[in-house]
Amino acid sequence: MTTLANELKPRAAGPLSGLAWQPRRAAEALEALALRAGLPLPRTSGRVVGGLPEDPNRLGEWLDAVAQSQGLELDLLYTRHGEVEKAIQRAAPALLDVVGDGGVQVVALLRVSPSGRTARVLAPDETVRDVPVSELTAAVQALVEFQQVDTVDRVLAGTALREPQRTLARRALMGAQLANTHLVAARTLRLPPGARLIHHLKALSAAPRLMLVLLLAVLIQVCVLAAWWLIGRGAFEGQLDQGWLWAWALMGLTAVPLQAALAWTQGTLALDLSALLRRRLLAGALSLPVDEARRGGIGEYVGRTFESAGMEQMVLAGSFTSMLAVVDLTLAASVTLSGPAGWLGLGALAACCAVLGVLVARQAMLFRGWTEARVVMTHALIERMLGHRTRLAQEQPSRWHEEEDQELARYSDAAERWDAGTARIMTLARRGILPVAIIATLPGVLAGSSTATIAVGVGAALLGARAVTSMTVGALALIGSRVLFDGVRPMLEAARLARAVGATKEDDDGVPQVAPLTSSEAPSRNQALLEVRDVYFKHPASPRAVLEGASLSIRPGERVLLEGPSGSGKSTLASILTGLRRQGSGVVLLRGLDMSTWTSDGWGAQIAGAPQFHENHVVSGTLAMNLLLGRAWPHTQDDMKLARELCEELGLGDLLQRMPAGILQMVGERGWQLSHGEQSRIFVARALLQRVQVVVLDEAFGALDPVTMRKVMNCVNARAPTLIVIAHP
Ligand SMILES: Nc1ncnc2c1ncn2[C@@H]1O[C@H](COP(=O)(O)OP(=O)(O)OP(=O)(O)O)[C@@H](O)[C@H]1O
Repeated sequence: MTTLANELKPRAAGPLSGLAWQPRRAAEALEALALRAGLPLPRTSGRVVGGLPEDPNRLGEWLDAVAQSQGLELDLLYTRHGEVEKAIQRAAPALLDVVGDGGVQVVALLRVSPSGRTARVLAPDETVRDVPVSELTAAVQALVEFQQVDTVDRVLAGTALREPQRTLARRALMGAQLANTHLVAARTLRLPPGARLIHHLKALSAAPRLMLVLLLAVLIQVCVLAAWWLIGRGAFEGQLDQGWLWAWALMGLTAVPLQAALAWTQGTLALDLSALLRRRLLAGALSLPVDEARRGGIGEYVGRTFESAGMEQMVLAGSFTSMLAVVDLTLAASVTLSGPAGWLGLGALAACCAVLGVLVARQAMLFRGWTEARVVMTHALIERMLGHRTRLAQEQPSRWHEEEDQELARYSDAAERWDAGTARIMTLARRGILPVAIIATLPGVLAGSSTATIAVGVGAALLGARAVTSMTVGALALIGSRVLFDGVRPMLEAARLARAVGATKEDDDGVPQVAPLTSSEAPSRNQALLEVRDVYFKHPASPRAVLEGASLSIRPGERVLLEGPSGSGKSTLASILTGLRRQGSGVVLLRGLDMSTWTSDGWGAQIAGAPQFHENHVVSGTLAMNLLLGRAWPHTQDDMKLARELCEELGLGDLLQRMPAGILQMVGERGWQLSHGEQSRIFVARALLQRVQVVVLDEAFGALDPVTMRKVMNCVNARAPTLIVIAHP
């Protein structure tokens, strides 16, 4: 992008003239866009620490920090050059980096028309204007087109093409040249997954949509009742002439579009709520405290993830079914009351509901047992798969399936009890309404009431039967989702806490008080870059403290060796410095700012570490992906070049030569097998490639021979601005 800054040719004033914001006003654009898009903003503004960075490379990073300080987030839409238009069509509300008449500028995109052709943007004078999406696309694509301008111009110069064919040919050539070039098409402005639920629900307009669902449900029931009243009255009184039949058919037909509207409103709302829940769960799973995730183990979390899908279905289906059942039940109660049985019928309906309520509550315990058996089984299965090779080598074959059989028997027993209980309840819900029907109609029959009155009694019983059945189905789903919720609660909680590294302070709106990334220049050599004061830490599962009163101060450029006997807490300190764990007490300051003051990405953008071998992993993917794991995706040419250079410097050049696909070779469990020493150098390269101020290497050289170790040390020394090396004495 530095090249971009130098080489970008501002576009002549075009349709975007006066519509794009200057970068120095980008924070203002973000705030104005959030307000117009109805996203909640904190009551106080102006919390932005640090001005716009001079380096255009850091504009996106700075905007991210500004969004975080407003309790929002910017989601980057990376796409290929040819797919920018499609990305813009689904990005709103978003900020777009474009090439305008003054160089790189920012467009605040409010929405795109349903046809996808016209975009509504918020201009710097805060007026709303329409602009063709094709113009926005061209202005965004221009960010990368400067690379190919000369080549394309040369090709076109050799042709005799005239306008408009020349422009079309230019566009086609540019598209072909940049087909595999990725760029940020837009930064979608949205609430972070961990934001308050009420804010998310407001942004989704959940309350009015829910009211609409209720209204439609009531209207449908009114149509059904009216149709039933018309046909019932006509049939019982022997006056079924054509007029009555037409009226009945009209009522039935009116219910059809209402039913379609109900299905649409309910379906789209369910989709939005389910997407919200999934985003929250994913964000939570990615920010679970490291010790908690480890205690649970992979198996348990995979199990919980499966359960979360079940919870999502149950909570949505259960809520909607119960809500509509309440509408049905209210109507059934009022019809019963106006029927021949009056209060007696209503009492019978209430008694039926109460009995079912008690049975459903008891069923919750069976559901819990069944769910736990399932989670335990998934957990055990995955742990066994992970330790499969060891089991094959060391466990007696006759015992291989003993535990699986026992777990399966426990699960089948729990499932049987749940199924039997559910079957009993559903039978009761469907048949138990019979006494209510008798009570509702019998007084009318005995008192010799009119056929119309008896018909009302029958109708009330039928309506009650349907309402009670759907109420039971809904209640069973809701108690199920309540049980499953306990399992995924840690993930939802982690999502809430992940809004900032510390998120210890929140303002009235629940927005974490964080400071956006400040300038990246290092403090002067005499000031501390990183300070640890009186830090105390105890692992949750351990009775004694690992760190007590730990203090150190590191200035920019220093090389620090941290030594100590095994178990003395070196790795624990490293995990606190790199932000993986939070200290129990004491302070850790980076550039004089406490951890909870930084944005969640800000800390990680300054300190990176290579954890010990057993804490680190080669993931299944290309070698490049493994090396550049800490960099933004997709990788730039510069990233790939630097990764190759580092491999050479770390003595991995031979390996690259041997791999058929070079740096794009698949590695990991099912790919090219890497030695212990090769893996540890990949971990070092991964930390260095994050281009951070402080690099922490935890026993990174243990698997290396002396010659390679020297090579690696030289590389690390040359590349890391400030270095902390943990090693045994
Ligand atoms: N997740 C954990 N839960 C409970 N206790 C832990 C956990 N991780 C480490 N410990 C304990 O904390 C102490 C310090 O561990 P740490 O890994 O920080 O030591 P270290 O100095 O890096 O050791 P080594 O040089 O052997 O790597 C040890 O006694 C260890 O058993």
